[in-house]
Parts: sequence; structure tokens; C-alpha cells
Amino acid sequence: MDIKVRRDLMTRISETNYENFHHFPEATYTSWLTNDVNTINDYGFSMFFFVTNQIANIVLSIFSLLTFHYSLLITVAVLTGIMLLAPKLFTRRLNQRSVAQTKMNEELTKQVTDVLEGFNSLFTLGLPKTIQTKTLASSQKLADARIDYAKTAGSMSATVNIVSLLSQIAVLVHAALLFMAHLIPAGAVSNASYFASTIFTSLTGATANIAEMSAVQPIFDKYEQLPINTDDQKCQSVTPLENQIAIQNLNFAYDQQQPVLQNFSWRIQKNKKYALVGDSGSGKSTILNLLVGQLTHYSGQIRYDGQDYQRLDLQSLRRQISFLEQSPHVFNASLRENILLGREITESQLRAIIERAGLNQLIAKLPQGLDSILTHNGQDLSGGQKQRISLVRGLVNGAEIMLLDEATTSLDQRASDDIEQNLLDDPQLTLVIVTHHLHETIAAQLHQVLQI
Ligand SMILES: Nc1ncnc2c1ncn2[C@@H]1O[C@H](COP(=O)(O)OP(=O)(O)OP(=O)(O)O)[C@@H](O)[C@H]1O
Repeated sequence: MDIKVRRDLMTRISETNYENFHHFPEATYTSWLTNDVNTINDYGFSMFFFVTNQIANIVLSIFSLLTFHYSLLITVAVLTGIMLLAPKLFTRRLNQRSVAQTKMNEELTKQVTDVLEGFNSLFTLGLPKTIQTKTLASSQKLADARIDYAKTAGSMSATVNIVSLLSQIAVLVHAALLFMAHLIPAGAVSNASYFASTIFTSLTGATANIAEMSAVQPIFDKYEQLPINTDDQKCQSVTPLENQIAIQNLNFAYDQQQPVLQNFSWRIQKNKKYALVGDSGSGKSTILNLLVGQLTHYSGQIRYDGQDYQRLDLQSLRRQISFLEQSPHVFNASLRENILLGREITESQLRAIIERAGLNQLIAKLPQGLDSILTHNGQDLSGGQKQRISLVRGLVNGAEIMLLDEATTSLDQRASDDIEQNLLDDPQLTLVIVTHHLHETIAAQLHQVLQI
């Protein structure tokens, strides 16, 4: 069941779009997939098994009581109704406490992840103690949320227990009256008391457990906040570029108060080479993100061979465009897996691409070559080596449009120029380079250098 919950959640994550995914920090997803799944186990699935057991006890005891006198069943039925209503007084509060608890779990995971990722910065500034102070507050908030939940669950349990006790006394009195009226034998009075105790004790447990079980529903509701992207399925699949990508009168803002691009127009023609330059924060990366269909909330138009981006299947668009970031993520897997990422090419094609991106030196240094395992986020690689891996990934795609977002900045000038020259020499390639260090010889070969 854990596997199914996680699989459904990962399906949701993998099928959402770029903007929806980044609506939450990664740590929130970590919390969903770990803390929340544990909560679903502890309060959801485990309770379900208890409740099944308790309901079996109740049903069998009711049958036994029925053999003494039918009227006992009526008393039990009325009291059961009252017992089932008692926890309803607490359901809303319990749900709220459950949500608060999962939110605090998310907050703690977020803080812990954030501060541990910043370990190097804090350490070099001589501030390692900040790790404690930054996480203690969220840890305390989580503890408070857990106590609040326990208090509500405890109050509910106490109320149901009192109703249960009164109900057991009521059945005993009823049985005693039946005995006095000579309707049941004396032994049935003590047995009725025993079965009443079984019924109401099991009911006490079952009602509290059902309430706790339902308190995990808000977690599933929370998962629904991550919408699955269904737009692409309705749209047109993208084929290799024949003519041009045209941006027309485009306006874009991450935050409505601060527009990044205003009335921006630009054309990228097939097989031509471009550079985007400009001050830091001027919007160069944003333009690439728009071109690759990652940012979709803009006004104006982007057209791919005349077709509006809004009508295109953006997944298939991304198969036509290789987008190379400045700091690519390196997975904790072999170098080969890091390059292929599930795609298939022949060994000779792979070797040729590695040669082209200048990754040979790194492979020669690694103990198992291409099959050496890299650490999480490539902590044992240099920035330049990571960028070469990213370039190989892009070339494996075989896409004829390539967008480089300062993708060679960690390499020395010569290596960076070599790679850029290699891409410029490819007549099939449509190339856009975002850079702060445009070498004159490279600039001279470009179709256009656009200043943002
Ligand atoms: N995800 C984001 N959310 C909010 N604002 C953002 C986001 N990404 C970028 N911005 C803002 O948008 C503006 C343009 O950013 P962008 O990264 O496109 O600039 P850039 O020209 O590529 O900068 P640099 O040369 O430093 O990489 C900046 O003011 C930046 O703060």
C-alpha cells in the first residue's frame, strides 16, 4: 500500500508541469513521500486492521445477546447510535490538527534540508551553530502540533469511554429487569454484561480508530493540490524545426509587480547561431525558459514554425530542443546512467559524443570509467566537469536546436571557446548561447548578438 501511495504521488509529480512543480520546494515533496506516508500507515492503514477486528467482535457479541432476548438488541442498537455520534463532535478539530501536523512535518523537512545544504557556507563563515538554531524552532512547532493532535484524540477517547461505560450499565440494568420479569435466566444477566462490555469496548476503540483513520483524508486532499498536466495530451506533437521560432510582443513577470520582459520580440531562424547578452537579472535565462516551454504564463505569442506554443505538446517540443543549464544536477548513479538518463544509443555514438564534449579526460580518471558511480549532485566533480556531462546529455538528445544557459562558464576560456566553436561548426544546429564572456572570434561568427 505504501508503494501504491508513493507510485501515485510520483506519477502526479512526473505528470505535472514545470511551474506547478516549482510551486512547492523539493523538501515538501520529500515530506509527502516520507512523513506523510508514515502518517497514513500509522493512522490510516493500521487503524483499518484494528477496526476490522473490532467490528468482528461487535457482530459476534450482538448475535450472542440475541440468543438471550431480542429486546436487548434494541437497547444495544440505540446506544450504539449514540456512541457513533459522540466522536463526530471531534472530527473537524481532529482533521485540522492532522493537517497542522503534516504542515509542520513539511516545514521541519524544509528547514533541515535547507540548512544542511547550506552547511559549507555556514561552516566557512564560522557559523555552524546556526544549523541548530535554524532547525530547533521548527522542531518545537512540530512537537506542539503533535501534542495538540494527541490532546484532541485524547478528549475524544475520554468522551467515548464515558458513553461506553454508561451504555454497559444500561444493558446490565435492562438484563436485570428481564430476569426479574422471568424472561431470561440468572446466568444470562452476567453473560449479557460480558457481551455488552465486549460490544461497547470494541465500539469505543472502533469509533476512535475510525475518526483517526478519517483524519488522514486531508493528506490525500493535500496531494491533489499538485495538478496533473493534461493540456499536452490535447495538443499537437512537435516535429523538427523547418523555418523559425518567433517571439512576438511578449510580456512576462514572475511577480506581477515586477515585469521581466515587456513587449519583447525576437526571431530564431533554423540553423543560425545567436548569443544573448546583458546585465545580470535582465531576463536572459527567462527567455530560454520560455523558448523551451517551461514558463507558460505570458501574454503575447511564441510561434514554432507558425504554430502557437499554447497549442503545442510541450513534452514533444522539449525533445526538439536541448536546454543546457549552468548547474546541471548530477544523479547518484553511474556516469553512463547520468548521461543516458534512460535513453538508448549505440556505444560508438556515445563515444563520439563524449569525444565531442571533451569528457574523455574525466572518464580516464575515474576508476571504472563510464561505469563509475557519481555522488549525489556530483560533489566530487568540478563545475566544468558537470557542465561537460550536461553537454553530453544535450548531444545524446540529437536535437537540432540547442540553448546554452551559461553552460560553459565553469570551463577555462579555451575549453569554453573550443566547445562553442564545435557547436558553431555544426551546420544543422540552431544555437542560442547565453553568456557573460563572449569571445570576439565566437561573436564574429554569430548571426546575431542580442543585447537584453
Ligand atoms: N523563479 C523565479 N521566481 C521569481 N523571480 C525570478 C525567478 N527567476 C528569475 N527571477 C527574476 O527575474 C529576473 C530575470 O532573471 P533571469 O534569471 O532571467 O536573468 P539573467 O539575465 O539570466 O541573469 P544572470 O545573467 O544573472 O543569469 C531577475 O530579476 C530575477 O530575480
